Amino acid sequence: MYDESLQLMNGRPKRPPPLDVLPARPTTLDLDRVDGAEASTRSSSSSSLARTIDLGFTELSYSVKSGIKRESKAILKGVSGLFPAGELSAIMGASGAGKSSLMNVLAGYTTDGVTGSITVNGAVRDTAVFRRHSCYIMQQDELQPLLTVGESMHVAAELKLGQTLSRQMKQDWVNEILDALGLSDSKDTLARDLSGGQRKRMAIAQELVNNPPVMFFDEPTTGLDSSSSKQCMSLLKSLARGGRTIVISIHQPSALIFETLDQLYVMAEGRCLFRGDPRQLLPFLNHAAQLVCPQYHNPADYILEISMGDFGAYNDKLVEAIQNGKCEKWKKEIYAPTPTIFKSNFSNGLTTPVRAPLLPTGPLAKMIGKLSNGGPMSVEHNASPCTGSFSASPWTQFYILTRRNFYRLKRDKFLMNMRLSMHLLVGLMIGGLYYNIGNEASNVLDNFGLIFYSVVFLMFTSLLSMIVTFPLEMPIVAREHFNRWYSLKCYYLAVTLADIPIQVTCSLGYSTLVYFLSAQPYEAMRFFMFSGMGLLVSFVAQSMGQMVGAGLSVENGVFFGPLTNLPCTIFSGFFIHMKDAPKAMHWLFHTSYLKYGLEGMMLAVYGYERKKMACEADYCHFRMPSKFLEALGMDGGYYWLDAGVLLALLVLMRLATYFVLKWRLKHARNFS
Ligand SMILES: Nc1ncnc2c1ncn2[C@@H]1O[C@H](COP(=O)(O)OP(=O)(O)OP(=O)(O)O)[C@@H](O)[C@H]1O
Repeated sequence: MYDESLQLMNGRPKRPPPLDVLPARPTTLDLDRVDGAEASTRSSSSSSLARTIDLGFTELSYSVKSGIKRESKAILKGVSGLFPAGELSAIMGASGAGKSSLMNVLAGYTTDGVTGSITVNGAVRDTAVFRRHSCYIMQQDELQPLLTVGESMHVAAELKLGQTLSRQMKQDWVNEILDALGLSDSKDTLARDLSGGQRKRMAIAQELVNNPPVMFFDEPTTGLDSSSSKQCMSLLKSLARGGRTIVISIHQPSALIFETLDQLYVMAEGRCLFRGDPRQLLPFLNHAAQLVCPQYHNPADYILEISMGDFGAYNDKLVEAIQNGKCEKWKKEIYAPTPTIFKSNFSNGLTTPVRAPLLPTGPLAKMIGKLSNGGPMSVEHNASPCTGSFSASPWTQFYILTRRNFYRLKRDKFLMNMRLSMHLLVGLMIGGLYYNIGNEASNVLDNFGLIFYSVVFLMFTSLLSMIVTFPLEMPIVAREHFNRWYSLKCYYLAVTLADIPIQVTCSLGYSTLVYFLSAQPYEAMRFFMFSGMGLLVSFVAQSMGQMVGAGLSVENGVFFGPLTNLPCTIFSGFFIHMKDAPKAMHWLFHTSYLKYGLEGMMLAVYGYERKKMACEADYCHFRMPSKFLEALGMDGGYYWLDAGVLLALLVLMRLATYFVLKWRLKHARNFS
């Protein structure tokens, strides 16, 4: 295996890369590419992908509406280029040059506002098909913090490999990847406790599970020390040598990293300043603008300084010389031996010290070799019509995600304990404050206040717990969903289900304490109706919290969430009864879910022919419970109608949340 990987490091793969992610339909396979047919001359259907993927783009522009006036701002300005398979290509540029934007567009992460063409092996790309064959590893390494490395890998393997491999085979494969990436010793470490370098390797390990032919990495070395950066680049280079198309964005590479690259794509102000072999950068600068790199200067630093105007205004000249990326003159010969060793590498006589090539060794070499032979996946686990475009069946996705959520919630001890203890403590406090008033006719107004407070308390705790936790999941979901781990439906269903036991425990705990301490009627039916109504209110509020959390950041959510619920409180029927409000405003009461909750709880306690209450005062106006309901305008209410409306609202809001989530993942890529 080691010998084989050496061979891969030193030239283009002699063997086609893995076949595990072939499209469902027969493809125009490109098995002959090792002998050098030009990508553009190949025939490939637009809806199919070859085993190796050359990713090209022509006159690509991307603009956004920005600022208060929503004016159009051009981010990418007609750039062209090609990132070939088997090579490590880097998009380089100063901050704000447009690296991430180009990467997002190429990965298919950004689609709105994009013009120009993107091709796969010369044919127009089908983004949906392409996304099944690529993965995008973002800068922030969004991992599930409360899952161990081993558990996260298990989840990735179950979701990405589907049912085509036995459990043991998946486990062996996961172990092999972890071993290769030096993560075996951290198998039982929670992701939140990993170091920066380990997190990066962990993110790569997860995506390597199904061995995609195209991998995008946004600033993979950012935040890593030089040793970890070197390891990371070595890994990426090895992956490229396995036949994959590896595209990274990089800000300011060290000389060592710079010389690891096969293809360089330099950007400034959304345009291309240079495209080609990194060794050709200095000759190009000299040729295009008579620029000579000072001795002992890192060429990467030099071009960045030029792009920022440190030596004068050369950008237009360079863009013109390289034809905004169209010029092929400086590109590396696609099938030339890989530049693992740079000797006297720059034509102006300046040299970078000869360095040891970044070769994979040990388990890494073994794994790369295995990946290049197709990995352990002897059976294709293509997306089949019944699973949509995902490897795992909807049921497997749902099962794995529900389990993951259970683990996550169980391990988030602080939040879980806080939720539970808050409900119990407040239940005890309120039950103590309103102790034994439930059957006393002189206390009916206090009891009404207690019931209103309970509705509002259940509403707020459920609402806020979602507003503060739901947005935190969004970056992880964005990455995993974009990389086709699972469908959004399965994810949302699993999230919804996993929280039910906690919410039920909290809500029932509170209702039980309050109900019995305040001596509401000791009748099983009434107790279940009371606590059931509390549960429904909390679920509807939770859905609202999810909807706000899916659409807004935590900061905005904690402000707007409670604010949007305030009208529901005002129109609940507590402050002013509906019958006393102007007729024109009655419809507002019908839109408040708290009105249904309050009415339902009041009917559970006072309705359904409850007998006369006790009166210890000289005079009790409302000894007959029905009279009290009449005074509140609730005598015409039906408990089951209220429950039905809340149930319908619950379903509607969960559906709405799903669509907000979908919209957010599609259009609003910024989750910070
Ligand atoms: N949605 C947006 N609205 C307004 N401006 C945007 C938007 N997205 C990107 N930009 C602008 O486009 C330019 C390029 O951004 P991009 O993130 O691609 O740069 P970058 O080269 O990756 O920078 P960095 O290295 O700092 O991440 C920046 O000036 C940025 O402010």
